[in-house]
Amino acid sequence: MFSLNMRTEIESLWVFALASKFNIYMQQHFASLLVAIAITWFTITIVFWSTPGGPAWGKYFFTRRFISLDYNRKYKNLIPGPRGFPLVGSMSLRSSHVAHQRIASVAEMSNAKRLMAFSLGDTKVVVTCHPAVAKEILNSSVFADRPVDETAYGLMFNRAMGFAPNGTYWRTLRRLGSNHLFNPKQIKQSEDQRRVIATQMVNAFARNPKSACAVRDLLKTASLCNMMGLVFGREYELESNNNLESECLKGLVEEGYDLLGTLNWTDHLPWLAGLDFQQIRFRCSQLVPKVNLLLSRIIHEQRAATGNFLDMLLSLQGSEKLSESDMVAVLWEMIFRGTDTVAVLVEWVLARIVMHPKVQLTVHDELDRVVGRSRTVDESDLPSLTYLTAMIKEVLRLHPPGPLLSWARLSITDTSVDGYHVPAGTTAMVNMWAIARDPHVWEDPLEFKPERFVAKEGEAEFSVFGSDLRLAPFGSGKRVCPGKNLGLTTVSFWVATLLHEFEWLPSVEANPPDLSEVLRLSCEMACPLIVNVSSRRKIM
Ligand code: HEM
Repeated sequence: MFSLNMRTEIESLWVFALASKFNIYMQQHFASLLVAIAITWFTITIVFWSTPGGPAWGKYFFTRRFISLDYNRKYKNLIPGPRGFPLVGSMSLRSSHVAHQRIASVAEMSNAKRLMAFSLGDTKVVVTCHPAVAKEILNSSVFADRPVDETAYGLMFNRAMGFAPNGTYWRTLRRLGSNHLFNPKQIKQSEDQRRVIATQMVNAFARNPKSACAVRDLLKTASLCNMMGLVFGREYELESNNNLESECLKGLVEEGYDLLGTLNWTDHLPWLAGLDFQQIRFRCSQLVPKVNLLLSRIIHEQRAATGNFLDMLLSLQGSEKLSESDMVAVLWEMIFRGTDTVAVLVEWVLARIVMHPKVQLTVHDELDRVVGRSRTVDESDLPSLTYLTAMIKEVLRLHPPGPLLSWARLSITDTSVDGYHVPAGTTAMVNMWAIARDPHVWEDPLEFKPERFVAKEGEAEFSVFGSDLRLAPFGSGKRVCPGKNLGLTTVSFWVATLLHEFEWLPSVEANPPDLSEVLRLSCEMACPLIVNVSSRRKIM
């Protein structure tokens, strides 16, 4: 009995000794294993990063090369571009407040103006600063989708026209838009509304002659009221203090605008997905119920009215009928897209007008000749205002509201661009700002010369609607801006009215106009414009 106990004890001591040896062994080797994993991970990270275009491109090419030898034979050339930093790539390039400027200068430095690759974390991006390559991208059906990031999903935009994938739903929305909101007949019908808002703007400016006047807020409110009228048939007084609905909507649009204009790091670095360190997810979750509440209320109140875009959506039947949440998404996007672009562009036009008195004088002369001072401008005058139209095109050239064409494109399948292989799932951008300032494309590109757009005898007018990629501020191809005619008509009519009524002068109390830019969703003046106005006519 005793010896048996003794044996068991000795055996258990052996087992214990062995286990603890194994434990020590494991501890030492676990540490080595960790070191080995870390070295391998580090080496792979550096190898991926060492590829032109940075880590996302490296990951793609190295895995492809191992998988397919045929691939090696077919695609020897890699797209040039900055490597950025290991893992994150060139996030700082895109998150910059002047991303379009930084991308243009890096493309120049990398000798990659035709096509440049870069990485946003795990996302492969290509960007072009060349009109021919821009045409190839924008007009290719391979790039007819858009990358939908978390914010766009969060704000319901995946069910609206701008982010919907190229397919039946997107085509239905485009058709509804062009039949009921953007066609020339519809645009003509809304002329009165634009005139009423223009008159309200003129009255607002006329109330403060000779004192410093900030234009941005008024322009944004005017543009919002215009879209609310087009979409819902709602009428608002521009300066009314009890206009709670439009004030509320303006706040929601501003917040959505800020959210969509911010680069969300978690979209490109999946290992950060659990975190929300920029508070973007949180802010979207706060914003969406407010948008739903406001727009659903408007939709329900609307059931009685007739004749606007919402009425048309409500009257759809059968396969075209939209759910209420889809309707909210579509309406919300229209208001969202149509508001800031127009206001931003008018502010740039006024800034240029203040800075170039000779151009202002020429526009005034033309207005006096075509319209005269005894009546107000009419939209039917616009085709005769050739210099004013040229001046607006020149502003679009130097200050396109979407310098990177606002929303990028996404390749649906593997394709080739400018002879380079571009894989499916690549985000493609066009740097319209860089093209429009390229000395190889435009003579004296930094000079403000509206004359360049005045067609000479027998020459066709330059179209900015996407047929000539030297200047296509509304994009081009299948996804071209559907609101381009509406947007340009609104801007031209409002600018013509504001210039017909006033002389625009630098403010005596504030600094002269500063052309610094800040890229949010659109590219705005970094320092809001402050002016003095002086009436040219008796006020309407
Ligand atoms: C000055 C005014 C405007 C400018 C500069 C502008 C610019 C743009 C640009 C650059 C795009 C991307 C095009 C592409 O990918 O090729 C776009 C798309 C879009 N714009 Fe505009 N826009 C303006 C006014 C408007 C207005 C007034 C509306 C509507 C009321 C609107 C609605 C849209 C929509 C829905 C899309 C997405 C189209 C799609 O993906 O199918 N835009 N816009």
